[in-house]
Amino acid sequence: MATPLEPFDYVVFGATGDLTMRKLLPALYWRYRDGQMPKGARVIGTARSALDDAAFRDRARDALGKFIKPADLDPAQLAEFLDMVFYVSLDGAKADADWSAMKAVFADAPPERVRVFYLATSPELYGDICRNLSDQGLVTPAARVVLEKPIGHDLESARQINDSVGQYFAETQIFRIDHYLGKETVQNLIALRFANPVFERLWDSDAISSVQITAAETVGVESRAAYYDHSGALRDMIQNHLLQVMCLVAMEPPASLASEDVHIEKLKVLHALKPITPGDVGQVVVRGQYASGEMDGKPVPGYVEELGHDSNTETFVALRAEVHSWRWGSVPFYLRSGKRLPNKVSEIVITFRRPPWSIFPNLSEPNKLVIRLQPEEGIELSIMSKDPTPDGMTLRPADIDISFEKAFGRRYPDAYERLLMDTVRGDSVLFMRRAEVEAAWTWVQPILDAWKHGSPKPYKAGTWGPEAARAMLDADNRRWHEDMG
Ligand SMILES: NC(=O)C1=CN([C@@H]2O[C@H](COP(=O)(O)OP(=O)(O)OC[C@H]3O[C@@H](n4cnc5c(N)ncnc54)[C@H](OP(=O)(O)O)[C@@H]3O)[C@@H](O)[C@H]2O)C=CC1
Ligand SMILES: O=C1O[C@H](COP(=O)(O)O)[C@@H](O)[C@H](O)[C@H]1O
Repeated sequence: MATPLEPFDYVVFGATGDLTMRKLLPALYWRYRDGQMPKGARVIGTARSALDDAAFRDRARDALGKFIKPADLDPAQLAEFLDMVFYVSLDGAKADADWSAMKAVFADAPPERVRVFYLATSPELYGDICRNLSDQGLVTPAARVVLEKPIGHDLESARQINDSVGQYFAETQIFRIDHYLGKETVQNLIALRFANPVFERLWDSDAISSVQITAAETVGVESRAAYYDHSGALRDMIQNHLLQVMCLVAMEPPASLASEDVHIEKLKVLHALKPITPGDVGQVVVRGQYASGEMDGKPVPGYVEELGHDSNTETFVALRAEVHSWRWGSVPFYLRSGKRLPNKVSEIVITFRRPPWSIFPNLSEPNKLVIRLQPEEGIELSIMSKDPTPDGMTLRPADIDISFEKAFGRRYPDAYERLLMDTVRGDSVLFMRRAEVEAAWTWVQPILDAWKHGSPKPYKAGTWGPEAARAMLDADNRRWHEDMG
Protein backbone atom coordinates (compact mmCIF):
# COMPACT_ATOMS: atom_id res chain seq x y z
CA MET A 1 0.00 0.00 0.00
CA ALA A 2 1.27 3.49 -0.88
CA THR A 3 1.77 6.13 1.84
CA PRO A 4 -1.61 7.85 2.39
CA LEU A 5 -1.74 11.61 1.92
CA GLU A 6 -3.61 14.17 3.97
CA PRO A 7 -7.08 14.97 2.54
CA PHE A 8 -6.80 17.33 -0.45
CA ASP A 9 -8.93 18.93 -3.18
CA TYR A 10 -8.11 18.19 -6.80
CA VAL A 11 -9.82 20.57 -9.23
CA VAL A 12 -9.58 19.55 -12.89
CA PHE A 13 -10.33 22.21 -15.51
CA GLY A 14 -11.20 20.43 -18.78
CA ALA A 15 -12.93 17.64 -16.88
CA THR A 16 -15.07 16.47 -19.78
CA GLY A 17 -12.07 16.14 -22.10
CA ASP A 18 -10.06 13.22 -23.41
CA LEU A 19 -7.13 13.57 -20.99
CA THR A 20 -9.32 13.63 -17.89
CA MET A 21 -11.34 10.63 -18.95
CA ARG A 22 -8.48 8.55 -20.31
CA LYS A 23 -5.71 9.34 -17.85
CA LEU A 24 -6.55 11.58 -14.89
CA LEU A 25 -9.65 9.85 -13.51
CA PRO A 26 -8.14 6.35 -13.89
CA ALA A 27 -4.96 7.57 -12.17
CA LEU A 28 -6.93 9.04 -9.27
CA TYR A 29 -9.03 5.88 -9.01
CA TRP A 30 -5.86 3.76 -8.73
CA ARG A 31 -4.44 6.02 -6.04
CA TYR A 32 -7.72 5.69 -4.17
CA ARG A 33 -7.65 1.90 -4.61
CA ASP A 34 -4.10 1.73 -3.29
CA GLY A 35 -5.10 3.65 -0.18
CA GLN A 36 -3.21 6.83 -1.07
CA MET A 37 -6.22 9.07 -1.59
CA PRO A 38 -7.75 9.33 1.85
CA LYS A 39 -11.40 9.63 2.84
CA GLY A 40 -12.37 13.30 2.74
CA ALA A 41 -10.29 14.02 -0.37
CA ARG A 42 -12.31 15.50 -3.25
CA VAL A 43 -11.99 15.54 -7.03
CA ILE A 44 -13.83 18.50 -8.54
CA GLY A 45 -14.24 18.35 -12.29
CA THR A 46 -15.04 21.58 -14.08
CA ALA A 47 -15.78 22.52 -17.70
CA ARG A 48 -18.37 24.58 -19.57
CA SER A 49 -20.71 21.63 -20.27
CA ALA A 50 -23.87 21.84 -18.22
CA LEU A 51 -23.66 18.73 -16.03
CA ASP A 52 -24.46 18.03 -12.41
CA ASP A 53 -22.56 15.73 -10.03
CA ALA A 54 -24.64 12.71 -11.02
CA ALA A 55 -24.18 13.21 -14.75
CA PHE A 56 -20.44 13.73 -14.36
CA ARG A 57 -20.16 10.63 -12.16
CA ASP A 58 -21.91 8.66 -14.92
CA ARG A 59 -19.28 9.85 -17.41
CA ALA A 60 -16.52 9.06 -14.96
CA ARG A 61 -17.95 5.57 -14.37
CA ASP A 62 -18.06 4.93 -18.13
CA ALA A 63 -14.48 6.14 -18.53
CA LEU A 64 -13.20 3.97 -15.70
CA GLY A 65 -15.07 1.01 -17.18
CA LYS A 66 -13.30 1.64 -20.46
CA PHE A 67 -9.77 2.36 -19.25
CA ILE A 68 -9.43 0.04 -16.27
CA LYS A 69 -9.56 -3.75 -16.52
CA PRO A 70 -12.81 -5.19 -15.07
CA ALA A 71 -10.80 -7.32 -12.62
CA ASP A 72 -9.37 -4.12 -11.11
CA LEU A 73 -12.74 -2.36 -10.77
CA ASP A 74 -14.32 -3.50 -7.55
CA PRO A 75 -17.95 -2.20 -7.54
CA ALA A 76 -17.87 -1.15 -3.87
CA GLN A 77 -14.56 0.69 -4.28
CA LEU A 78 -15.79 2.30 -7.49
CA ALA A 79 -18.90 3.59 -5.72
CA GLU A 80 -16.79 4.97 -2.83
CA PHE A 81 -14.44 6.67 -5.27
CA LEU A 82 -17.29 8.23 -7.26
CA ASP A 83 -18.75 9.63 -4.04
CA MET A 84 -15.58 11.73 -3.80
CA VAL A 85 -16.09 13.16 -7.31
CA PHE A 86 -18.01 16.43 -7.90
CA TYR A 87 -18.67 18.72 -10.83
CA VAL A 88 -18.93 22.48 -11.29
CA SER A 89 -20.12 23.87 -14.59
CA LEU A 90 -18.04 26.96 -15.35
CA ASP A 91 -16.26 28.78 -18.14
CA GLY A 92 -13.04 29.07 -16.19
CA ALA A 93 -11.49 31.45 -18.72
CA LYS A 94 -14.22 34.07 -18.32
CA ALA A 95 -13.80 36.70 -15.62
CA ASP A 96 -17.53 37.50 -15.63
CA ALA A 97 -18.65 33.85 -15.34
CA ASP A 98 -20.57 32.85 -12.22
CA TRP A 99 -17.83 31.53 -9.91
CA SER A 100 -20.13 31.15 -6.89
CA ALA A 101 -20.40 27.33 -7.11
CA MET A 102 -16.62 26.97 -7.32
CA LYS A 103 -16.09 29.36 -4.42
CA ALA A 104 -18.69 27.46 -2.38
CA VAL A 105 -16.60 24.29 -2.77
CA PHE A 106 -13.83 25.94 -0.76
CA ALA A 107 -15.96 27.95 1.67
CA ASP A 108 -15.20 25.68 4.62
CA ALA A 109 -11.82 24.32 3.54
CA PRO A 110 -9.08 25.00 6.11
CA PRO A 111 -6.30 27.19 4.68
CA GLU A 112 -3.59 24.55 5.08
CA ARG A 113 -5.54 21.97 3.04
CA VAL A 114 -3.80 21.39 -0.30
CA ARG A 115 -5.81 22.41 -3.37
CA VAL A 116 -4.51 21.53 -6.80
CA PHE A 117 -5.83 23.24 -9.93
CA TYR A 118 -5.05 20.96 -12.87
CA LEU A 119 -5.42 22.74 -16.21
CA ALA A 120 -6.34 20.02 -18.72
CA THR A 121 -7.47 22.59 -21.27
CA SER A 122 -5.93 24.25 -24.25
CA PRO A 123 -2.83 26.24 -23.13
CA GLU A 124 -4.25 29.56 -24.42
CA LEU A 125 -6.64 29.43 -21.46
CA TYR A 126 -4.00 28.97 -18.75
CA GLY A 127 -3.37 32.67 -18.13
CA ASP A 128 -7.06 33.58 -17.97
CA ILE A 129 -7.96 30.68 -15.68
CA CYS A 130 -5.13 31.56 -13.29
CA ARG A 131 -6.11 35.24 -13.23
CA ASN A 132 -9.71 34.30 -12.45
CA LEU A 133 -8.67 31.86 -9.71
CA SER A 134 -6.66 34.66 -8.16
CA ASP A 135 -9.40 37.29 -8.55
CA GLN A 136 -11.86 34.93 -6.89
CA GLY A 137 -9.52 34.54 -3.90
CA LEU A 138 -8.93 30.85 -4.52
CA VAL A 139 -5.12 30.96 -4.74
CA THR A 140 -3.98 30.26 -1.18
CA PRO A 141 -0.40 29.47 -0.10
CA ALA A 142 -1.41 25.78 -0.15
CA ALA A 143 -2.64 26.00 -3.76
CA ARG A 144 -0.80 24.52 -6.74
CA VAL A 145 -1.42 24.77 -10.43
CA VAL A 146 -0.59 22.01 -12.92
CA LEU A 147 0.00 22.99 -16.54
CA GLU A 148 -0.32 20.35 -19.23
CA LYS A 149 2.09 20.28 -22.12
CA PRO A 150 2.71 21.66 -24.63
CA ILE A 151 3.21 24.98 -22.83
CA GLY A 152 2.53 27.29 -25.75
CA HIS A 153 2.93 26.90 -29.45
CA ASP A 154 6.39 28.41 -29.77
CA LEU A 155 8.94 30.29 -27.68
CA GLU A 156 7.02 33.57 -27.72
CA SER A 157 3.68 32.06 -26.62
CA ALA A 158 5.42 29.89 -23.97
CA ARG A 159 6.95 33.04 -22.47
CA GLN A 160 3.58 34.77 -22.46
CA ILE A 161 1.90 31.82 -20.71
CA ASN A 162 4.69 31.55 -18.15
CA ASP A 163 4.51 35.31 -17.51
CA SER A 164 0.76 35.31 -17.01
CA VAL A 165 0.63 32.22 -14.80
CA GLY A 166 3.60 33.59 -12.86
CA GLN A 167 1.61 36.71 -11.94
CA TYR A 168 -0.73 34.61 -9.77
CA PHE A 169 1.31 31.58 -8.68
CA ALA A 170 4.90 31.46 -7.39
CA GLU A 171 7.26 29.24 -9.42
CA THR A 172 7.25 26.71 -6.53
CA GLN A 173 3.45 26.42 -6.89
CA ILE A 174 3.61 25.75 -10.65
CA PHE A 175 3.86 22.13 -11.83
CA ARG A 176 4.54 21.82 -15.57
CA ILE A 177 3.71 18.22 -16.24
CA ASP A 178 5.46 15.98 -18.74
CA HIS A 179 4.03 12.52 -18.24
CA TYR A 180 7.15 10.84 -19.67
CA LEU A 181 8.97 11.90 -16.50
CA GLY A 182 6.41 9.95 -14.47
CA LYS A 183 7.04 6.70 -16.29
CA GLU A 184 8.68 4.25 -13.92
CA THR A 185 11.35 3.35 -16.44
CA VAL A 186 12.25 6.98 -17.08
CA GLN A 187 12.71 7.46 -13.34
CA ASN A 188 14.67 4.23 -13.29
CA LEU A 189 17.12 5.82 -15.69
CA ILE A 190 18.32 7.93 -12.77
CA ALA A 191 18.75 4.76 -10.69
CA LEU A 192 20.42 2.88 -13.53
CA ARG A 193 22.97 5.62 -14.10
CA PHE A 194 23.71 6.87 -10.63
CA ALA A 195 23.32 3.72 -8.50
CA ASN A 196 25.30 1.44 -10.82
CA PRO A 197 28.90 2.47 -11.44
CA VAL A 198 29.09 -0.36 -13.98
CA PHE A 199 27.09 1.87 -16.34
CA GLU A 200 28.03 5.37 -15.22
CA ARG A 201 31.77 4.71 -15.64
CA LEU A 202 31.05 4.02 -19.31
CA TRP A 203 28.61 6.87 -19.78
CA ASP A 204 30.55 9.26 -22.01
CA SER A 205 31.93 9.83 -25.47
CA ASP A 206 34.97 7.61 -24.78
CA ALA A 207 32.71 4.57 -24.50
CA ILE A 208 29.48 5.53 -26.26
CA SER A 209 29.29 6.14 -29.99
CA SER A 210 25.62 7.16 -30.32
CA VAL A 211 22.29 7.39 -28.52
CA GLN A 212 18.85 6.84 -30.03
CA ILE A 213 15.62 7.86 -28.30
CA THR A 214 12.45 6.69 -30.00
CA ALA A 215 8.78 7.11 -29.10
CA ALA A 216 6.84 5.28 -31.78
CA GLU A 217 3.07 4.95 -31.86
CA THR A 218 0.80 2.80 -33.99
CA VAL A 219 -2.22 5.09 -33.56
CA GLY A 220 -3.11 7.89 -35.94
CA VAL A 221 -4.50 11.21 -34.74
CA GLU A 222 -8.05 9.88 -34.34
CA SER A 223 -10.33 12.12 -32.22
CA ARG A 224 -7.53 14.61 -31.44
CA ALA A 225 -7.15 15.89 -35.00
CA ALA A 226 -8.31 19.42 -34.13
CA TYR A 227 -5.55 19.76 -31.51
CA TYR A 228 -2.92 17.77 -33.37
CA ASP A 229 -3.18 19.59 -36.66
CA HIS A 230 -2.12 22.80 -34.87
CA SER A 231 0.65 21.00 -33.08
CA GLY A 232 2.43 18.21 -34.96
CA ALA A 233 5.02 15.74 -33.71
CA LEU A 234 7.75 18.32 -32.99
CA ARG A 235 5.59 20.31 -30.55
CA ASP A 236 3.60 17.31 -29.29
CA MET A 237 6.45 14.92 -28.49
CA ILE A 238 9.97 16.17 -29.26
CA GLN A 239 9.92 19.63 -27.61
CA ASN A 240 8.86 18.08 -24.33
CA HIS A 241 8.91 14.30 -23.81
CA LEU A 242 11.92 13.35 -25.90
CA LEU A 243 14.06 16.32 -24.90
CA GLN A 244 13.26 15.63 -21.24
CA VAL A 245 14.27 11.99 -21.60
CA MET A 246 17.42 13.13 -23.38
CA CYS A 247 18.23 15.41 -20.44
CA LEU A 248 18.11 12.44 -18.06
CA VAL A 249 20.37 10.40 -20.35
CA ALA A 250 22.88 13.21 -20.83
CA MET A 251 22.93 15.13 -17.54
CA GLU A 252 25.77 15.14 -15.04
CA PRO A 253 25.15 13.49 -11.65
CA PRO A 254 23.02 15.95 -9.65
CA ALA A 255 24.27 16.98 -6.19
CA SER A 256 21.19 15.26 -4.73
CA LEU A 257 17.73 14.12 -5.76
CA ALA A 258 16.30 17.46 -4.63
CA SER A 259 14.21 19.14 -7.27
CA GLU A 260 16.54 22.13 -7.66
CA ASP A 261 19.64 19.98 -8.13
CA VAL A 262 18.04 17.83 -10.82
CA HIS A 263 16.56 20.83 -12.65
CA ILE A 264 19.94 22.56 -12.75
CA GLU A 265 21.56 19.55 -14.42
CA LYS A 266 18.75 19.10 -16.96
CA LEU A 267 18.89 22.77 -17.85
CA LYS A 268 22.64 22.55 -18.47
CA VAL A 269 21.99 19.84 -21.05
CA LEU A 270 19.41 21.97 -22.86
CA HIS A 271 21.81 24.91 -22.85
CA ALA A 272 24.60 22.69 -24.22
CA LEU A 273 22.57 21.52 -27.22
CA LYS A 274 24.31 22.48 -30.43
CA PRO A 275 22.00 25.08 -31.99
CA ILE A 276 20.30 24.01 -35.19
CA THR A 277 20.58 26.79 -37.76
CA PRO A 278 17.95 27.27 -40.47
CA GLY A 279 20.58 26.03 -42.94
CA ASP A 280 21.07 22.78 -40.93
CA VAL A 281 17.43 21.81 -40.79
CA GLY A 282 17.40 20.00 -44.15
CA GLN A 283 20.39 17.86 -43.08
CA VAL A 284 19.64 17.04 -39.46
CA VAL A 285 15.85 17.02 -39.23
CA VAL A 286 13.38 14.86 -41.15
CA ARG A 287 9.68 15.65 -41.06
CA GLY A 288 7.15 13.18 -42.33
CA GLN A 289 3.41 12.74 -42.64
CA TYR A 290 1.72 9.36 -42.89
CA ALA A 291 -0.07 8.43 -46.09
CA SER A 292 -2.51 5.54 -46.34
CA GLY A 293 -1.05 2.13 -45.64
CA GLU A 294 -1.61 -0.96 -43.55
CA MET A 295 -1.59 -1.61 -39.83
CA ASP A 296 -1.86 -5.22 -38.66
CA GLY A 297 -2.78 -6.25 -42.19
CA LYS A 298 -5.72 -3.82 -42.35
CA PRO A 299 -5.84 -0.77 -44.63
CA VAL A 300 -5.76 2.60 -42.84
CA PRO A 301 -6.29 6.08 -44.30
CA GLY A 302 -3.60 8.72 -44.55
CA TYR A 303 -3.42 11.77 -42.26
CA VAL A 304 -5.06 14.22 -44.68
CA GLU A 305 -7.83 11.74 -45.43
CA GLU A 306 -8.52 11.42 -41.68
CA LEU A 307 -8.45 15.19 -41.39
CA GLY A 308 -10.60 15.87 -44.44
CA HIS A 309 -8.41 18.70 -45.74
CA ASP A 310 -4.83 19.37 -46.84
CA SER A 311 -2.26 19.90 -44.13
CA ASN A 312 1.46 20.44 -43.73
CA THR A 313 1.46 19.15 -40.16
CA GLU A 314 4.13 16.54 -39.47
CA THR A 315 3.21 13.22 -37.86
CA PHE A 316 6.85 12.07 -37.78
CA VAL A 317 10.12 13.71 -36.80
CA ALA A 318 13.63 12.28 -36.72
CA LEU A 319 16.53 14.52 -35.82
CA ARG A 320 20.18 14.50 -34.93
CA ALA A 321 21.20 16.47 -31.85
CA GLU A 322 24.54 17.00 -30.15
CA VAL A 323 25.20 17.94 -26.52
CA HIS A 324 28.33 20.03 -26.62
CA SER A 325 29.89 19.19 -23.29
CA TRP A 326 33.09 17.50 -22.10
CA ARG A 327 31.14 14.31 -21.43
CA TRP A 328 29.51 14.07 -24.83
CA GLY A 329 31.75 15.82 -27.33
CA SER A 330 30.12 15.21 -30.69
CA VAL A 331 28.25 11.98 -29.86
CA PRO A 332 25.04 12.09 -31.91
CA PHE A 333 21.70 11.82 -30.12
CA TYR A 334 19.07 10.69 -32.62
CA LEU A 335 15.53 11.55 -31.52
CA ARG A 336 12.53 10.13 -33.32
CA SER A 337 8.79 10.09 -32.82
CA GLY A 338 5.86 9.37 -35.06
CA LYS A 339 2.34 8.10 -35.45
CA ARG A 340 1.25 5.11 -37.55
CA LEU A 341 4.63 3.42 -37.15
CA PRO A 342 4.83 -0.39 -37.08
CA ASN A 343 5.09 -0.80 -33.26
CA LYS A 344 4.14 1.04 -30.10
CA VAL A 345 7.54 1.32 -28.48
CA SER A 346 9.44 3.92 -26.46
CA GLU A 347 13.09 3.13 -25.92
CA ILE A 348 16.58 4.47 -25.46
CA VAL A 349 19.34 2.68 -27.34
CA ILE A 350 22.91 3.31 -26.23
CA THR A 351 25.44 2.00 -28.74
CA PHE A 352 28.95 1.53 -27.38
CA ARG A 353 32.19 1.87 -29.29
CA ARG A 354 33.87 -1.17 -30.74
CA PRO A 355 37.09 -2.42 -29.14
CA PRO A 356 40.11 -0.41 -30.31
CA TRP A 357 41.58 -3.57 -31.79
CA SER A 358 39.86 -6.88 -32.48
CA ILE A 359 41.48 -10.30 -32.23
CA PHE A 360 38.28 -11.81 -33.67
CA PRO A 361 37.79 -11.91 -37.41
CA ASN A 362 34.00 -11.63 -37.21
CA LEU A 363 33.40 -9.09 -34.44
CA SER A 364 30.47 -7.47 -36.16
CA GLU A 365 28.13 -5.84 -33.64
CA PRO A 366 29.03 -3.25 -31.00
CA ASN A 367 27.65 -3.66 -27.45
CA LYS A 368 24.25 -2.12 -27.10
CA LEU A 369 22.14 -1.18 -24.09
CA VAL A 370 18.43 -0.91 -24.76
CA ILE A 371 16.33 0.75 -22.07
CA ARG A 372 12.71 -0.13 -22.84
CA LEU A 373 10.41 2.58 -21.49
CA GLN A 374 7.28 0.82 -22.79
CA PRO A 375 5.90 -1.73 -23.33
CA GLU A 376 7.61 -4.59 -21.44
CA GLU A 377 9.65 -2.16 -19.37
CA GLY A 378 13.17 -3.36 -18.78
CA ILE A 379 16.73 -3.32 -20.01
CA GLU A 380 18.53 -5.44 -22.51
CA LEU A 381 22.31 -5.52 -22.83
CA SER A 382 23.56 -6.98 -26.05
CA ILE A 383 27.06 -8.44 -25.74
CA MET A 384 29.21 -10.54 -28.06
CA SER A 385 29.50 -14.19 -26.99
CA LYS A 386 31.10 -17.30 -28.35
CA ASP A 387 28.76 -19.41 -30.38
CA PRO A 388 28.77 -22.78 -28.60
CA THR A 389 30.03 -24.86 -31.52
CA PRO A 390 33.15 -27.00 -31.66
CA ASP A 391 34.15 -25.15 -34.86
CA GLY A 392 36.59 -22.58 -33.60
CA MET A 393 35.77 -19.11 -32.34
CA THR A 394 32.61 -17.75 -33.89
CA LEU A 395 31.01 -14.80 -32.12
CA ARG A 396 27.35 -13.85 -31.98
CA PRO A 397 25.39 -11.16 -30.13
CA ALA A 398 23.58 -12.51 -27.04
CA ASP A 399 21.24 -10.55 -24.77
CA ILE A 400 21.09 -10.06 -21.02
CA ASP A 401 17.42 -9.23 -20.74
CA ILE A 402 15.74 -7.95 -17.57
CA SER A 403 12.01 -7.37 -17.45
CA PHE A 404 11.22 -5.02 -14.55
CA GLU A 405 7.69 -6.31 -14.21
CA LYS A 406 8.94 -9.87 -13.82
CA ALA A 407 11.81 -8.79 -11.57
CA PHE A 408 9.53 -6.89 -9.19
CA GLY A 409 6.38 -8.92 -9.75
CA ARG A 410 3.95 -6.04 -9.49
CA ARG A 411 1.79 -3.75 -11.64
CA TYR A 412 3.54 -0.79 -13.20
CA PRO A 413 1.60 2.34 -12.20
CA ASP A 414 0.69 4.74 -14.97
CA ALA A 415 2.87 7.86 -15.08
CA TYR A 416 -0.04 10.12 -14.11
CA GLU A 417 -0.56 8.23 -10.84
CA ARG A 418 2.86 9.20 -9.57
CA LEU A 419 2.75 12.74 -10.94
CA LEU A 420 -0.70 13.62 -9.61
CA MET A 421 0.31 12.53 -6.12
CA ASP A 422 3.57 14.50 -6.44
CA THR A 423 1.55 17.65 -7.08
CA VAL A 424 -0.31 17.03 -3.81
CA ARG A 425 2.95 16.31 -1.98
CA GLY A 426 4.46 19.44 -3.51
CA ASP A 427 7.40 17.50 -4.97
CA SER A 428 8.41 19.05 -8.29
CA VAL A 429 11.46 16.96 -9.17
CA LEU A 430 9.62 15.14 -11.98
CA PHE A 431 8.19 18.34 -13.48
CA MET A 432 9.60 20.94 -15.84
CA ARG A 433 10.79 24.33 -14.66
CA ARG A 434 10.03 27.45 -16.68
CA ALA A 435 13.67 27.76 -17.76
CA GLU A 436 13.67 24.19 -19.14
CA VAL A 437 10.50 24.70 -21.14
CA GLU A 438 11.81 27.93 -22.64
CA ALA A 439 15.27 26.46 -23.35
CA ALA A 440 13.59 23.57 -25.18
CA TRP A 441 11.47 25.97 -27.24
CA THR A 442 14.55 28.08 -27.99
CA TRP A 443 16.26 25.01 -29.42
CA VAL A 444 13.33 23.84 -31.59
CA GLN A 445 12.32 27.34 -32.75
CA PRO A 446 14.68 27.43 -35.80
CA ILE A 447 13.14 24.15 -36.95
CA LEU A 448 9.64 25.59 -36.64
CA ASP A 449 10.78 28.68 -38.54
CA ALA A 450 12.35 26.64 -41.34
CA TRP A 451 9.20 24.53 -41.64
CA LYS A 452 7.10 27.55 -42.54
CA HIS A 453 8.27 26.61 -46.05
CA GLY A 454 8.10 23.25 -47.76
CA SER A 455 6.11 20.18 -46.81
CA PRO A 456 6.60 16.98 -44.84
CA LYS A 457 7.76 13.87 -46.68
CA PRO A 458 5.06 11.21 -47.00
CA TYR A 459 5.52 7.74 -45.51
CA LYS A 460 3.26 4.75 -45.78
CA ALA A 461 1.32 4.06 -42.58
CA GLY A 462 2.83 0.98 -40.94
CA THR A 463 6.43 1.83 -41.92
CA TRP A 464 9.24 3.49 -39.95
CA GLY A 465 8.81 6.94 -41.49
CA PRO A 466 10.18 8.53 -44.65
CA GLU A 467 13.22 7.04 -46.34
CA ALA A 468 15.08 10.26 -45.47
CA ALA A 469 15.16 9.17 -41.80
CA ARG A 470 17.14 6.10 -42.77
CA ALA A 471 19.32 8.12 -45.13
CA MET A 472 20.18 10.55 -42.30
CA LEU A 473 21.70 7.68 -40.30
CA ASP A 474 23.27 6.09 -43.40
CA ALA A 475 25.16 9.34 -43.90
CA ASP A 476 26.66 8.82 -40.41
CA ASN A 477 27.31 5.13 -41.15
CA ARG A 478 24.71 4.12 -38.56
CA ARG A 479 21.35 2.34 -38.47
CA TRP A 480 18.12 2.76 -36.54
CA HIS A 481 17.58 0.13 -33.89
CA GLU A 482 15.10 -1.94 -35.89
CA ASP A 483 17.68 -2.21 -38.68
CA MET A 484 20.52 -3.26 -36.38
CA GLY A 485 21.53 -6.88 -36.04
N1 LIG B 1 -5.42 13.91 -24.48
C1 LIG B 1 -4.17 13.55 -24.23
O1 LIG B 1 -3.76 12.38 -24.36
C2 LIG B 1 -3.17 14.57 -23.82
C3 LIG B 1 -3.53 15.90 -23.67
N2 LIG B 1 -2.61 16.81 -23.24
C4 LIG B 1 -2.97 18.21 -23.06
O2 LIG B 1 -4.07 18.31 -22.15
C5 LIG B 1 -4.90 19.38 -22.49
C6 LIG B 1 -6.32 18.85 -22.71
O3 LIG B 1 -6.29 17.91 -23.74
P1 LIG B 1 -7.57 17.03 -24.13
O4 LIG B 1 -8.23 16.50 -22.92
O5 LIG B 1 -7.09 16.09 -25.16
O6 LIG B 1 -8.52 18.11 -24.82
P2 LIG B 1 -10.09 18.01 -25.10
O7 LIG B 1 -10.33 18.91 -26.26
O8 LIG B 1 -10.56 16.61 -25.16
O9 LIG B 1 -10.74 18.66 -23.79
C7 LIG B 1 -10.69 20.04 -23.52
C8 LIG B 1 -11.49 20.29 -22.27
O10 LIG B 1 -11.44 21.67 -21.96
C9 LIG B 1 -12.77 22.09 -21.62
N3 LIG B 1 -12.85 23.52 -21.84
C10 LIG B 1 -12.74 24.18 -23.01
N4 LIG B 1 -12.84 25.49 -22.80
C11 LIG B 1 -13.01 25.66 -21.46
C12 LIG B 1 -13.17 26.78 -20.61
N5 LIG B 1 -13.19 28.01 -21.12
N6 LIG B 1 -13.32 26.59 -19.26
C13 LIG B 1 -13.30 25.33 -18.73
N7 LIG B 1 -13.13 24.21 -19.50
C14 LIG B 1 -13.01 24.40 -20.84
C15 LIG B 1 -13.66 21.24 -22.51
O11 LIG B 1 -14.96 21.06 -22.01
P3 LIG B 1 -16.20 22.04 -22.33
O12 LIG B 1 -16.29 22.15 -23.82
O13 LIG B 1 -17.34 21.35 -21.68
O14 LIG B 1 -15.86 23.33 -21.69
C16 LIG B 1 -12.94 19.91 -22.34
O15 LIG B 1 -13.32 19.34 -21.10
C17 LIG B 1 -4.29 20.02 -23.74
O16 LIG B 1 -3.42 21.04 -23.32
C18 LIG B 1 -3.46 18.89 -24.33
O17 LIG B 1 -2.39 19.35 -25.09
C19 LIG B 1 -1.33 16.44 -22.93
C20 LIG B 1 -0.92 15.13 -23.05
C21 LIG B 1 -1.79 14.09 -23.54
O1 LIG C 1 1.66 13.64 -24.78
C1 LIG C 1 1.34 12.83 -25.63
O2 LIG C 1 1.70 11.55 -25.47
C2 LIG C 1 1.02 10.51 -26.15
C3 LIG C 1 1.94 9.29 -26.08
O3 LIG C 1 2.11 8.94 -24.74
P1 LIG C 1 2.51 7.44 -24.35
O4 LIG C 1 2.66 7.51 -22.87
O5 LIG C 1 1.39 6.58 -24.80
O6 LIG C 1 3.78 7.15 -25.07
C4 LIG C 1 0.73 10.87 -27.58
O7 LIG C 1 -0.13 9.89 -28.14
C5 LIG C 1 0.03 12.21 -27.64
O8 LIG C 1 -0.13 12.60 -29.01
C6 LIG C 1 0.82 13.27 -26.92
O9 LIG C 1 0.04 14.45 -26.80
